[in-house]
Formats: sequence, C-alpha cells, structure tokens
Amino acid sequence: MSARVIVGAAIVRGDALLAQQRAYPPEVAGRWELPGGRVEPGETEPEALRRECVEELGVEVTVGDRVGADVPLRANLVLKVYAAALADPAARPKALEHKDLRWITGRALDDLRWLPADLELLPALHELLGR
Ligand SMILES: Nc1nc2c([nH]c(=O)n2[C@H]2C[C@H](O)[C@@H](COP(=O)(O)OP(=O)(O)OP(=O)(O)O)O2)c(=O)[nH]1
Repeated sequence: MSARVIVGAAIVRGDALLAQQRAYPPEVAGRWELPGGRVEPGETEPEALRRECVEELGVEVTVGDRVGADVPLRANLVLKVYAAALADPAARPKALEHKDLRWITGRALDDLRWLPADLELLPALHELLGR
C-alpha cells in the first residue's frame, strides 16, 4: 500500500515564511510546523493544501512547486511540502486552530522549536527564502 500523505504549505510573502504553533496534542503542543494536514481520499495534494489553509488560516493560497524531499514521518506516512503564496497578498492569516502564527525571516527560522520532521526541511526552506 502506498504511504498516506501529509502536505505542508511553505507560504512565502516577501522575505518571510509563515509558521504556526501547534496547540495539541500535548506531546507536540508549542512546537512549530507548516500549515497543512492529511490528503483525504479523492483529493490532489494541492487541493488538500488549499482546503487546509482555509480551515487553519482562513485564507486562500496558490500552490507552487515542491520544496525539499519527502520526509518519512512514521510507517506509511510521509510529509510533502509545497511552496505557496497568499492568493490575496493583503489577506491576514488567522490562527483558527493553532496557538500562534508568525512570519519568520532569515536566521530566525533556525530558532523556532519545529516538529522534528520539519528540521530536515530547514535547508530547503532557507533556499526558498533566498538565503
Ligand atoms: N500540518 C503539518 N503536519 C506536520 C508537519 N510536520 C509534521 O511532522 N507533521 C505531522 C504532525 C501530524 O502527525 C501530522 C499532521 O497532522 P494534522 O493534525 O495537521 O493533520 P489533519 O489536520 O489532517 O489531522 P487529523 O484530524 O486528520 O489527524 O503530520 C508540518 O509541517 N505541517
């Protein structure tokens, strides 16, 4: 059986990346991640990302190219990240399901307490931000 997919959105505006802080479950509350979630049956990966960004942030996004390699999460589960942008650059994402949201620039990316899988993506995220 092929692995179930979690998609993550690397939403960039100017020189900043949008990160969000998990509120639950307790084991990972306080850790930072990219917006996203499970791809549901019948959905494409970009469709899942657009749906998750509406659910989690209340904004529409346009989905671009893949960022970094697939990151295995656990048996039969893999994280795939895509570059994304706010469809309306003036829109203000809201933390509808998370504790906090932050636009992060440059080296500050390295200072967040990311989920372990996301740490593997930091080089690719820096490259996406152009530094
Ligand atoms: N969204 C997201 N999930 C991530 C990232 N890194 C990472 O390890 N994960 C893991 C955490 C969770 O085990 C899983 C995604 O869970 P989720 O709770 O966001 O997904 P979902 O909204 O579809 O949740 P569910 O109700 O179906 O469980 O992927 C990331 O950057 N973004």
